[in-house]
Amino acid sequence: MSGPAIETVDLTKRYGNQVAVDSLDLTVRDGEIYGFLGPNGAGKSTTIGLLMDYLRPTSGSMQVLGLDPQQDVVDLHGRVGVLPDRFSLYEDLTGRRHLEFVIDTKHATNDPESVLERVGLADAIDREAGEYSQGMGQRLALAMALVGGPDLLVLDEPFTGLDPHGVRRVREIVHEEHDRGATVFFSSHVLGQVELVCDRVGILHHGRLVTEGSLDELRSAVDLEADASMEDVFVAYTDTPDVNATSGEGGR
Ligand SMILES: Nc1ncnc2c1ncn2[C@@H]1O[C@H](COP(=O)(O)OP(=O)(O)OP(=O)(O)O)[C@@H](O)[C@H]1O
Repeated sequence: MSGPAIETVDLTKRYGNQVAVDSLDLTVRDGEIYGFLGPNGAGKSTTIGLLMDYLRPTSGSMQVLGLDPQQDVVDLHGRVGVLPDRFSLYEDLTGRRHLEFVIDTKHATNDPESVLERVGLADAIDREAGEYSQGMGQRLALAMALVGGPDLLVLDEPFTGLDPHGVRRVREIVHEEHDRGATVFFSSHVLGQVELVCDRVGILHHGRLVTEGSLDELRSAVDLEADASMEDVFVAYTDTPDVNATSGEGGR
């Protein structure tokens, strides 16, 4: 693919007076690992919902893998692996059945056991998802996103609920997928991990992209020391918390 993996132009989503995503111009290059950061309520999950056509924008436009999510949603979902922020599993179905379902839907040829092996869940393949712990559920949802070797992985908070082994595994998977040629776009509050895996990050604040670039570029733009952490950078760009912010018109 020659164009960007994700491109939004003036993308806006309002809920009544609340502006969740505000005139967002975002470009994620083909083949990069992009960390999408921002305080609670900044608009990250809403943006992902728009990109995947789970939500419709108030205004603006976007392309994902060169497709218009509103026109080409079936094609798009065939080429993207998504780990949504709030996923639900079928309590009565085993991990294997969950994988088989996605494999069938995507007309993929994966072996369920080897996909679950990748996320460290092969031992639980024939247990019902209702018996899984939170971290096991997260691993299953990630495995479902990996089915079919997607061109783009969209991961909303992939580290949630994972033990240190799981966190490391996610990082390794992100690198493996990147090496395979996939673009990886993920949101996270686990900034130490973001620092370890991302080529570039964008920081969203009150629905607006306040900065974007490599960690080095972001550090130098706010005159931070060369050894400043991702957390230092994040705090410098988002000095006021988003929670309970009134970001409607005239609210900032
Ligand atoms: N269905 C909804 N109705 C009304 N407001 C909503 C709805 N969903 C999200 N919002 C608001 O949109 C804003 C952005 O929320 P969003 O979930 O996208 O943030 P986020 O950056 O993903 O936050 P977090 O880091 O806490 O997951 C918040 O102010 C939130 O209250």
